[in-house]
Amino acid sequence: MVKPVVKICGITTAAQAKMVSTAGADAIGLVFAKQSTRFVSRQQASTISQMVDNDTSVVGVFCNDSEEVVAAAADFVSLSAVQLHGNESPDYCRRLREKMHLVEKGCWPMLVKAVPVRGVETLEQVKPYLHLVDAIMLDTYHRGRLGGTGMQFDWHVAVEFNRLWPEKTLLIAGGLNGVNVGTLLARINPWGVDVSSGVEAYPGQKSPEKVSAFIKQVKKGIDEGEGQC
Ligand SMILES: O=C(O)c1ccccc1NCC(=O)[C@H](O)[C@H](O)COP(=O)(O)O
Repeated sequence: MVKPVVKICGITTAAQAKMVSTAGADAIGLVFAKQSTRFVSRQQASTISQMVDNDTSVVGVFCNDSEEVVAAAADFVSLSAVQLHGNESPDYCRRLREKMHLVEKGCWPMLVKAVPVRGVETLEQVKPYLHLVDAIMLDTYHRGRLGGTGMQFDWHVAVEFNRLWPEKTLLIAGGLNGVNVGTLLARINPWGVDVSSGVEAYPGQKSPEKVSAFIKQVKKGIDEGEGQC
């Protein structure tokens, strides 16, 4: 079985970045959405991004910013990947790809569209993005929040995604933790997993123990198996 890659999202300090990178995270996520409690400025993001190992991707998470703002942040911080977590359209994704320059680092997919899951009908919304982005992230729908909810969605939707588009790179987020991620991997085996709340000691503060337990659980048996990158 190919082992999924891991992104630890919502990193807000250089010390957290160093800790998760050392613990073996394949990617860190920096949230540029102003409404998030995990928001970081471009300046903070730039400082944080310098703390991670060379093989750790630095992913910028954006919600409904203009392509110019995303491209400028990507340059300023030297991002290696961008995750769109708002209502960005397929056309927006096409235009953004032409405008932005990312730094190759680690193996996290470069352009990711996050899609909030309401039910299997959500997969209809996914279709137009499939050929425009490098990966789809299925995350939990929440009426008042765009991400980082700590809540799980119905994984049956991910099973259906894999059945429809087995070749497409699938990332799963939403309420994952060191306990439920093993079940997810056994049932779905996505290309990658993403976690924020489930590895926090309290909101905004990552717990070294929880981060380490999560990564261990995902990478269990990786020496015997094959990694994604
Ligand atoms: O984390 C946030 O606060 C956030 C806010 C607005 C948009 C996206 C956000 N996070 C994006 C992520 O990639 C999270 O890791 C993902 O939603 C899963 O979060 P969680 O359910 O807390 O593990």
